[in-house]
Amino acid sequence: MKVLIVAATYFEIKPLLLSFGQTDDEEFSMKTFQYHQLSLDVLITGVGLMQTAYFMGKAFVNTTYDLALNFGIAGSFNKNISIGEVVNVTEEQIADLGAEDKEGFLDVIELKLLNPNRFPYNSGKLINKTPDWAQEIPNLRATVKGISVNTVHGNQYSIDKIIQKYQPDLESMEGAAFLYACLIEHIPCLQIRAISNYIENRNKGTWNIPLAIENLNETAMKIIHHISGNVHL
Ligand SMILES: O=C(O)c1cccc(C(=O)CC[C@H]2O[C@@H](n3cnc4c(=O)[nH]cnc43)[C@H](O)[C@@H]2O)c1
Repeated sequence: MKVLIVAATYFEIKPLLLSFGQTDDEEFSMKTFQYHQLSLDVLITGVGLMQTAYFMGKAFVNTTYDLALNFGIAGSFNKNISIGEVVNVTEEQIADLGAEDKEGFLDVIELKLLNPNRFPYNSGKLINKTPDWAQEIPNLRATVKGISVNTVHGNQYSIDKIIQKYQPDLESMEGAAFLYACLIEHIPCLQIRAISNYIENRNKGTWNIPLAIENLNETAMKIIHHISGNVHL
């Protein structure tokens, strides 16, 4: 079974990579590991939608994958999700692609530059019909709604606006690109994120990246182990 693992940065999946014996921290890199019957291609794209889209597109030209897994950290709008909690992001929208007018922000759908029901969009959203076996992974919160952004929200005015517009649970800087590429190519996928921070007035002192990375990598290992025991998935 051929699996693509995608992360924005080396440090987010460092514990996982160390467990496979990889010690170099190269970005824009692809390394292959064998785990039982799984062939795992690990792609470090760099931060952001553009890098993720480019390197995933490039990876899909050469190889047909049975599954793609996106592992990363994220900021949460939803205070019912704890810092460090690991979630399965099943819905994505790009929240800052559009235009401003004097009242505020219009996204590409409101501008009629994107047909909200043109594949792979569904009512303007990218939706992952996540595989059933994901429910068997312990401590993984199901069906969380994400937005993807180029600029991380960090002031209460823009935070209130974005919550009103999209009602997101979390935001990342890559999720929509990952899901778009997988949906277009009909590759089953999971976007797994651990919460490193709440989205609030920017204060990096309240972030807990080490906890998020620890929990993310524990879950990543459980998922890989789960798949390796069920290669027919
Ligand atoms: O220093 C900063 O302000 C800062 C802002 C966003 C992310 C970082 C990182 O170092 C993490 C890179 C990675 O993490 C995801 N991430 C984590 N928290 C958030 C967030 O609140 N909003 C959006 N993305 C977030 C993101 O996908 C990056 O790839 C530092």
